[in-house]
Amino acid sequence: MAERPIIALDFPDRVQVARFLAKFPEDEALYVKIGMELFYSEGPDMVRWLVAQGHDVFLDLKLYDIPHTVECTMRALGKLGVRLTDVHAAGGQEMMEAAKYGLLDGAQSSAARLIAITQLTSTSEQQMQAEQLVNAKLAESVVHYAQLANKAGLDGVVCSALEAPAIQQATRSDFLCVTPGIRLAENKKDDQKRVVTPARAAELGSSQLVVGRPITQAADPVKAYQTIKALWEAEK
Ligand SMILES: O=c1ccn([C@@H]2O[C@H](COP(=O)(O)O)[C@@H](O)[C@H]2O)c(=O)[nH]1
Repeated sequence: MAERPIIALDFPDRVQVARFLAKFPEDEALYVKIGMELFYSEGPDMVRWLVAQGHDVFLDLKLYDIPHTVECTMRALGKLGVRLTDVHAAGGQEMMEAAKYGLLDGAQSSAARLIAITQLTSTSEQQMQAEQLVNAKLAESVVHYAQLANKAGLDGVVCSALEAPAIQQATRSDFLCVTPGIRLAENKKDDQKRVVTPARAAELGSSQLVVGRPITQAADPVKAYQTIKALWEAEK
């Protein structure tokens, strides 16, 4: 069965999150993402609150630090009951291994999943080459990071759906490709550079969608969520 799209709760505070969630049927268990904006303003209680309501939580803090610091932080995050969390693959194999160890130790279960950011979906090939001084194709850099994350024992990566086929070839069949940069029309330009529609993401082999503004800023967020979910499931 296709996993539900993950809704990015990119709101400044809990009041606005509650107002948004109140639009959905009370018994609908959602898969939601807490990013830096919400976590830094509301703290770990925000995670506990959403988990207590029966929602699955992707805690997207994109950790990137020395291995010891990341391990200890992941141990703390694991205790919150998150289903999914992430680090930057650029932190390296040793850091990713430490993150995985800390997460599983803190969670006291193997259900929590850890994935790595490859190249942000807001990064274009031209930007990557000029600003990161990476002398490679963007897809090569993404696949390289995915292979490193796989070697470190992570469960998958965050990437654009455009890179999902190459990642699946280069890793293993159950390696997750979690894909933001989802838009209902691919020519809609904003800060996201590597963008696909929900149906195209399914065709390309994404494991799961992450969708923020197309849902949170829609006139009817529940309808937008259901439309995206239906388009995704139809092709999955
Ligand atoms: O490469 C990445 C990693 C994370 N994100 C996060 O996903 C959502 C996307 O929101 P939209 O409003 O649908 O653009 C957002 O929370 C990002 O922090 C990403 O976009 N790309």
